[in-house]
Amino acid sequence: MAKLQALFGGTFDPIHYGHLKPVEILANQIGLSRVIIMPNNVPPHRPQPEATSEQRKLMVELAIADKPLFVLDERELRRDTPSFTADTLQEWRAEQGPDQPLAFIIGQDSLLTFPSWHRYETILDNAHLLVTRRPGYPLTMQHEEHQYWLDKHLTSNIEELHNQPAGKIYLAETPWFDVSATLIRERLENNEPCDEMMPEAVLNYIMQQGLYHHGA
Ligand SMILES: Nc1ncnc2c1ncn2[C@@H]1O[C@H](COP(=O)(O)OP(=O)(O)OP(=O)(O)O)[C@@H](O)[C@H]1O
Ligand SMILES: O=C(O)c1ccc[n+]([C@@H]2O[C@H](COP(=O)([O-])O)[C@@H](O)[C@H]2O)c1
Repeated sequence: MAKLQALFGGTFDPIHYGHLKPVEILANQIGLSRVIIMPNNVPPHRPQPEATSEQRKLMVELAIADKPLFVLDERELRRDTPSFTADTLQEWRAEQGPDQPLAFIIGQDSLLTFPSWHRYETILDNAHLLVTRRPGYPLTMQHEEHQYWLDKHLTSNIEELHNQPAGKIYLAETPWFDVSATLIRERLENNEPCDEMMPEAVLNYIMQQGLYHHGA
C-alpha cells in the first residue's frame, strides 16, 4: 500500500515552533514518515510577506536541517501567480496518480477561513485535510453551510486517511503552541527575546540579516 504523504504550506514569515511542533506531534500520532514543507511565493489571502521568498525559504531550510521528518518543496516559490492551494494540489495529484493517499496540513485558524479559499471544494477531491490545534480559535465553522461541509468530511479514523486517496478532514488532538509569526515580528521590532519561539539557527539568521527590525 502507498504511504500517506503530507504537504504543509505556509507563508513562514518567519517559520517558528508553532509550525514545527504540532506537525511533528501529528506525524507521530498518525504515522507520517515525511512532511513536505512548502513556502508560498505570493500568499493568496494576505499582504506580501516582509521577508523575501528567498529569505523565507532559507529560514525553512535552517529550521529543518536537523529534522529528517521534513523536506522542502519549492514548487510554489517558482510561481509568480498567487499560490492557490487548489492549483498546487491538482498538480501534485496529477504527479502522484489517482490512488496515492495525499494530505494537506493546516492550523485551526486556516480551517475557519478555508471556505473562502480559491475553489476550496475541489481541494478535498485531491487531498485530505489534517488540522492541528491552535489556541484562540473555535473548532466550529461560522456559517451553518460550512459546518455541514465540515461534518460531512470529518473522520477520526486514522486508517481512512491511509486507505483513501483524499476527501477526509481530520481534527488532530495536538497540543497548543501559542506563537505566531506576527507576534515574533512585533517582538523583534521591540527588541524582545524570541529564543523560545523558533530554532536558534533561524533566529541567528534573522539577526544577521537585520530582518523584522525597522528601529532607528
Ligand atoms: N501556533 C500555531 N499552531 C498551529 N498551527 C499554526 C500555528 N502557527 C501557524 N500555524 C499554521 O501554519 C500554517 C502557516 O501559517 P503562517 O505561515 O501564516 O504562520 P502564522 O504564524 O499564522 O503567520 P502570521 O502571524 O504572519 O499570520 C497555517 O496553516 C497556520 O494555521
Ligand atoms: O488557495 C487559497 O485560496 C489559499 C488561501 C489562504 C491560504 N492558502 C494556503 O494556506 C497555507 C497557509 O496560509 P498562511 O497565509 O496562513 O500562511 C499556505 O500554503 C497558503 O498558500 C491558500
